[in-house]
Amino acid sequence: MKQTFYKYQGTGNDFVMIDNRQQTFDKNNTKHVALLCDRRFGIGADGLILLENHDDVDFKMVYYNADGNQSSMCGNGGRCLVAFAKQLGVIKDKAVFEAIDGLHHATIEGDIVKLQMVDVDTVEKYEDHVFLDTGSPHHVQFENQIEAFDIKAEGSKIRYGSPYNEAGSNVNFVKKLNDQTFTVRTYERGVEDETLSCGTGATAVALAMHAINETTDHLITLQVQGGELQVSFELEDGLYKNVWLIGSAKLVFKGTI
Ligand SMILES: N[C@H](CCC[C@H](N)C(=O)O)C(=O)O
Repeated sequence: MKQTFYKYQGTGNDFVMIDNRQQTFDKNNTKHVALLCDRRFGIGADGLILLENHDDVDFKMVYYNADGNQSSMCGNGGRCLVAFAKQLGVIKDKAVFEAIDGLHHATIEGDIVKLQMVDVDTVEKYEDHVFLDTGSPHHVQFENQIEAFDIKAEGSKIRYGSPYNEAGSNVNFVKKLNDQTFTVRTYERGVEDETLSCGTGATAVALAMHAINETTDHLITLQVQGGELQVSFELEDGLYKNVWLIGSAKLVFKGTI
């Protein structure tokens, strides 16, 4: 049976998007999802996202990494899904949807999507890195030679090494440009390579920089390989709340196979 596929990208993090409100997609076929994400034998993407109906809110998000497995929250994917929902006429300029980490509020104006992320009450600070979960697990460490750094080789060592092991973590390398701006390059679990942007990663870096006093600002700009993201947040009694991931999300392609 023919299926219509869309591709969206959010600051270079790209996704195959499917309108699955009729529940026609085989959600348990890992090999098929991985093939659709394959950049040679398939459409090619960092992940695949289903838009599904929900009884109480605008829609439901189901996220798969490029390896074909369902995974934790995808911030850029959530932003792209809001743009996709608007294009389908499911929403106008704001949305509430359910994802694996709970309900998310979002607004869209032109190409810019603002996505509320989960609250974060725990930031683990270590000698050479920070670890926190912004809907997905993130290891954050400084790397001043970030431009020449071998993200895939060094990122995979950390992702598969102790304490993350097989379950793994995403790995973010950071360089401070000024008190409001940081460069980030991310090795993504489940893609098992560097992606041009990682939304939950950018969010993790912004909160981590504040938590270790590298910034006192509450609106941080993250320069990523695929563009620029902003993260805004409040801190109250040790809880990072009202966390918003802001950036562009664009339609790349619509096709049927
Ligand atoms: N690869 C991540 C999920 C996608 C995160 C990323 N694409 C984002 O924008 O947050 C993981 O398995 O934890």
